[in-house]
Amino acid sequence: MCGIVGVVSNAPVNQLIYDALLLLQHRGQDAAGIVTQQERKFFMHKAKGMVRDVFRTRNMRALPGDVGLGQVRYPTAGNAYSEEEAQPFYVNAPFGIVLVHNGNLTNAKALRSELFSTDHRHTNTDSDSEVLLNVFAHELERATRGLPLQSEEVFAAVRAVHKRVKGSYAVIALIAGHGLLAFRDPHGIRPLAMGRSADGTVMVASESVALEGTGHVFERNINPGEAVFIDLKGQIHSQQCAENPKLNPCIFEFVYLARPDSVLDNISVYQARLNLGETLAKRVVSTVPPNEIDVVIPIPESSRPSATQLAHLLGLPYREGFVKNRYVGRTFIMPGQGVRKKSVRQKLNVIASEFKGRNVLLVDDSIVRGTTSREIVQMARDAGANKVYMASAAPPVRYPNVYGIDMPTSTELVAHGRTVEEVRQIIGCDALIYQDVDAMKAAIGSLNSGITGFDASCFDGVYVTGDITSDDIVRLNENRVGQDEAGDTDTSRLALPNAQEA
Ligand SMILES: O=P(O)(O)OC[C@H]1O[C@H](OP(=O)(O)OP(=O)(O)O)[C@H](O)[C@@H]1O
Ligand SMILES: NC(=O)CC[C@H](N)C(=O)O
Ligand SMILES: [Mg+2]
Repeated sequence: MCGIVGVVSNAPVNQLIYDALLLLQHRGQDAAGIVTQQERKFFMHKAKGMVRDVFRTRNMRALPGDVGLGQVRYPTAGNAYSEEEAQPFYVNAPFGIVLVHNGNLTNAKALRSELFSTDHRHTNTDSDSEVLLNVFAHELERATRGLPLQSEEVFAAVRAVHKRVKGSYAVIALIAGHGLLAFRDPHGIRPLAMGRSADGTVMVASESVALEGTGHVFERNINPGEAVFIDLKGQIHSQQCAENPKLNPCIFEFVYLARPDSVLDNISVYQARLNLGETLAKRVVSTVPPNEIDVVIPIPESSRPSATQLAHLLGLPYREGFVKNRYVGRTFIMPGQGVRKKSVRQKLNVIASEFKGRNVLLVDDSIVRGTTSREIVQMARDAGANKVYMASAAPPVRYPNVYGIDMPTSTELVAHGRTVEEVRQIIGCDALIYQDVDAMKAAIGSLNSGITGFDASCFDGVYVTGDITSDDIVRLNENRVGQDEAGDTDTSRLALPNAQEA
């Protein structure tokens, strides 16, 4: 996942986009970029790093104009180390377009060769987002055929994009001299919302927190498959551009990715995490009698709402046993297993008195590679804990994700092909309690009856786009640079229950 934002205003937008990106920083720590437009000219600055490091005062001054967009990147395709793959991406024809993308295309390789051989367009990086921009640009050219651009032609281009592009994509694009376009894939896998401020500024962003934190009132979500075009006067045009749209948002957004103060697709992320804590409490009771637990301790940061609710329901004390160094970023979205492992110790330190001689129940939102839990369990033991139980508010992560979360192979997932008991032994805890898949879906799904189903592929192996083969997963991982140093290329243990054998 990445964080994206776009703004149409009557006043300079550089600071506004910067502020919104800071509020979306948790979605991508690897690179950041902003484009603004003044009199049909684009001004861009992008680089690797966190928002506060990428933009110096001189860069901000060089971003004039009342319309623009920005992105924080967490790479899921191409090269994690490449400066060129930082977003936004730009093409000069037709009109001049810049684009930011959150998600992951599953047919980027085929599209890249199609773009070259049939559409005669050149892409210069391994980024799937550059492919997406070129497909859109080609289709916009086709729809306008040299005529002036109206919203109808923009929608025709998005309709064509939906037919050619597979995977997940929440997109914001700026068409020079015309306006800002936002659209979402036909399954609405990645979130996208729109809001407005008192002075008429319109903002589109990945999460509602970016709207609220910059003085905008949430108006609505962009629907799956829908395109919204905001012209330079702030007039909003919208159209459903997919043939069979369905709302299947990524459930991992609610488990871990999004900020708890965001509301995605009308579901409060905080409430979703409270509900997960509630259902997890029921699972804990059936494995470890509550009178054998002295204290519930969350693993900061994302597990806190679930852990508080769990402790409350079990009538157990909730204590902070780990203190987070706020200057270390999120470890899960860092590229490379070595750096992730080191970061857990740098990031979390124990308050030894909370552990000494006690039976502790540690609660995390999810166990993915097991990096965090292994370290944490050992730290709890070193601090003198008697028994160390571990509970995960999400079910075992067993399958690769192809829709924009960086878990591209099953071999790196600690629960892949292993029983809960085997995972418990690897993590080294005295009992391991996982959430149940159906209970997780019910706990979150009960908060919005309009959701027909979630993308929960990393938990259940069901890929909502219905077109993912085992070969696709191997291929998607082939060109990745800058991820885990070991293990990632071994795809021999791939097992996808609903993947078609290619
Ligand atoms: O099993 P693993 O591969 O270690 O991944 C799971 C851990 O990673 C995430 O924490 P992270 O530090 O990224 O962010 P947070 O501070 O929001 O919890 C998540 O909350 C788990 O703690
Ligand atoms: N996490 C994302 O949304 C990543 C977007 C895009 N696939 C990239 O790697 O840049
Ligand atoms: Mg965590």
